[in-house]
Amino acid sequence: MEQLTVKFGGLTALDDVTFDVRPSEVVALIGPNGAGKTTVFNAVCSLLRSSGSIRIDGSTVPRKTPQLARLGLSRTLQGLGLFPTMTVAENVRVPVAYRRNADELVGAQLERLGLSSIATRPVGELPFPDRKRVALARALANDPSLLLLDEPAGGLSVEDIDSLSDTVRDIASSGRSVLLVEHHVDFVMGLADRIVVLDFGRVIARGTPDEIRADPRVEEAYLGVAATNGNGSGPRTGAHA
Ligand SMILES: Nc1ncnc2c1ncn2[C@@H]1O[C@H](COP(=O)(O)OP(=O)(O)OP(=O)(O)O)[C@@H](O)[C@H]1O
Repeated sequence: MEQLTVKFGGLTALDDVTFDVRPSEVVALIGPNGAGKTTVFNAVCSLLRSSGSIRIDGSTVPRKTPQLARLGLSRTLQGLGLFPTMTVAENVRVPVAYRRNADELVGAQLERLGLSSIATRPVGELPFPDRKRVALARALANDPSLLLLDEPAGGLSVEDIDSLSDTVRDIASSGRSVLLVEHHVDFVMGLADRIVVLDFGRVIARGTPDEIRADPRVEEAYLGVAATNGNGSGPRTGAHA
């Protein structure tokens, strides 16, 4: 994306944000609460009016959300957004239900995420880590070239996070681009190829995990939280309010 700017009335939530995510790459977007991470996702998905340009595989993202899937964009939501009374397989099927090979596409993702044995269980009965895997399988069903993951590690145990890291790495290694928003700094540092740090709607740092770890601007933005804790959830809730 280039020079992405989003304004909410008098508030500039994103100010000239430019970065890219290449094929087979995992890029993490981090920053304190209110930095603009979710706004990037919403702008990429054309849920918000923005200026600047967003391209996927060289094609400019249109301002109509239904076209995004055709362009190869898929996303998970912080709140998962699953249908609790529908089964695992039915949820994963939603984005590809119109496809002739829907069964095959669903089966492949159930297998990839280790969900085949619970395919017929209603999602509402499942523990949270399983539901998160269902949400990821659903996002993968239409074979996106760009996958946006909104706090994928949130609420997971250390073991689940390790397994998630392997899964995301595997997803990227098949040529997809992965952009994730995440507060769990250890997860990000262990997984991302590159990190983009936002603060007050601007990119304040970008680089490899080692470069970001050593960057004093990042530590300052997090007021030391990111540098010392596994969970770098920023302290600036409501900073822009
Ligand atoms: N719909 C909206 N209307 C007005 N202001 C908004 C809206 N959505 C977000 N904002 C403001 O834009 C700024 C960026 O918010 P955003 O949710 O993108 O931050 P974030 O980095 O995702 O934060 P968090 O880590 O808490 O999820 C904040 O100041 C927020 O209050």
